[in-house]
Amino acid sequence: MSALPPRVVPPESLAREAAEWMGRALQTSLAMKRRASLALSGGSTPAPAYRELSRLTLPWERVDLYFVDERFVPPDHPDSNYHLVEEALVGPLRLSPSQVFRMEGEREDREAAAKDYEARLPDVLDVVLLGMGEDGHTASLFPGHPALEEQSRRVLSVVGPKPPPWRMTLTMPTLLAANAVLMLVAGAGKRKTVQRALGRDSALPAARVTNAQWMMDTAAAGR
Ligand SMILES: O=C(O)[C@H](O)[C@@H](O)[C@H](O)[C@H](O)COP(=O)(O)O
Repeated sequence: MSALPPRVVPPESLAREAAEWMGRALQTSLAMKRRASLALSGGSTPAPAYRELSRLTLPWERVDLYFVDERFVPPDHPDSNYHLVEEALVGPLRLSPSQVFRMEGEREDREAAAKDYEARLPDVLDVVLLGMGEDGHTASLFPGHPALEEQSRRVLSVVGPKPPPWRMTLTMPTLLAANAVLMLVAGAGKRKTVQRALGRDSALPAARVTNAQWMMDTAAAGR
């Protein structure tokens, strides 16, 4: 767990609070350099936060979007994380394609696709948005999977238990090197896993992201 105390907010405020957190973190980076990088996750929790983010006034032309993970499906597929981010953020903000570095889930050679993405990633990501599954996975790093122990590669192609199984993911060293990481969790179904993660159960991939600020709704916090 992060040294920072978890933030617990009412369910109706979670998306806005998360967006504002990301907005502040981007502004902090942009105060020090010309461009900032923001890496985004998929799943059901982030979409409302991305919509809120798209309403924030920021120098968006100086922000580059990256991905935390992607499913090996075409970019217009409903399971594509790019598709989610396109609809909720890229489209509404009319970001230029030159600012959006998507993981190429349509590639047949998954290993080559992961290596190519690794080459495009900045040395250090400025802002990273993560989610946690009920099994404690984060990004596409699943409990007990060898990819979780990866120390040298920054991006891997993996086969996970969550459908669709073929995925590309940032690895733990990449997440741990990032400047600002938000772990966003919602819903009573995550309550038990949240408790284990707060207890630093290192079997849970999400608990290993020790640089993350946790933000959850009252249901996930069991309040
Ligand atoms: O593409 C993905 O599957 C994600 O990046 C994944 O790591 C997600 O963040 C968690 O599974 C939580 O997802 P939910 O918000 O849907 O519970």
